[in-house]
Amino acid sequence: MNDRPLLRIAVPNKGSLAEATHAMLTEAGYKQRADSKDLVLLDEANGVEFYYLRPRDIAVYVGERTLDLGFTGRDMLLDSSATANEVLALGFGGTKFRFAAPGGSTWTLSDLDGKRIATSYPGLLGAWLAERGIKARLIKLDGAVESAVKLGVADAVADVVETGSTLKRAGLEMFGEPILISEAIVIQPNGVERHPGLDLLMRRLAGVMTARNYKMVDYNVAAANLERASAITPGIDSPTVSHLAREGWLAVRAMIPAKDAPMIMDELWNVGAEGILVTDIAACRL
Ligand SMILES: Nc1ncnc2c1ncn2[C@@H]1O[C@H](COP(=O)(O)OP(=O)(O)OP(=O)(O)O)[C@@H](O)[C@H]1O
Ligand SMILES: O=P(O)(O)OC[C@H]1O[C@H](OP(=O)(O)OP(=O)(O)O)[C@H](O)[C@@H]1O
Ligand SMILES: [Mg+2]
Repeated sequence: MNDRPLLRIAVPNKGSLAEATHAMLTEAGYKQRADSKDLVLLDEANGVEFYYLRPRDIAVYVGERTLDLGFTGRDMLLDSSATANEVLALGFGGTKFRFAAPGGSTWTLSDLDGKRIATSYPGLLGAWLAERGIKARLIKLDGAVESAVKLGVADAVADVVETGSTLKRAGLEMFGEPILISEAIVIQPNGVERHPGLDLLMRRLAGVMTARNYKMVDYNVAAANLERASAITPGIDSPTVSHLAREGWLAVRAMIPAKDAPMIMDELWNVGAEGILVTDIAACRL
């Protein structure tokens, strides 16, 4: 423990972001609650206090400066009128906020004028429509917005879409460009001095994201083929190259994007690399 003031962080207590936020903070070395009924958890070693709150309320607490930071969705921040801003995108909880209308109705955005649109995000949707001069009546619902058309309270919906299966099941079809592309983010209040604990948290979270998105590749290659092989695995700065006992051969190590690993292994093989090993990165700080 150090003598910095406690960093007070809001995290989702339930919903789509709760589990992934818990996992990310645990990977970053923070203590997390063991009982899903706990409302507050003190991580004394790291000088952090976590408050478990509804994801929709998190921007409000942070905007009011009651808490220093919050984990929430970009869509939820923009829907609130909170005076808070995004400081880091977290790479999970990815969704699109989209319009949908009954299947086969071939709506375009210009059809929205004068219609009833059901949504749980009236702040976000209202601002988007106002910017475009579209006048529609917003029907505010708490959830299960997809049923609103069938039940006759709205002509179209604007809702969170992940796989699209909920819309499809309700007989709705998306139309128009996405209103917003959202993901989980970290927010802080507008116009405050940076909390001294923020940089460490940011570094740790960035480390978790890098460890998740990259793998380590090791291989052996003849010195004559090094240039071609290292062009395939340039690493973050440059690959580490060391000498093997075997005359004229080198060992190479580099970080590679996890999603490209199979393709990179094929390409290395094609330029004569041998003993190609790909391993997970447990933790990292760049
Ligand atoms: N499959 C998903 N469905 C809904 N939201 C998702 C999904 N995946 C990620 N999210 C994101 O999670 C955040 C919180 O949404 P969530 O549905 O958990 O809150 P909520 O609707 O207020 O809570 P609940 O659904 O528990 O009533 C939003 O930013 C949303 O974009
Ligand atoms: O595109 P999909 O993969 O089908 O996911 C999107 C659905 O998930 C969310 O609902 P949630 O379970 O949070 O219920 P809610 O509508 O009551 O918030 C969201 O509001 C959509 O209904
Ligand atoms: Mg929901």
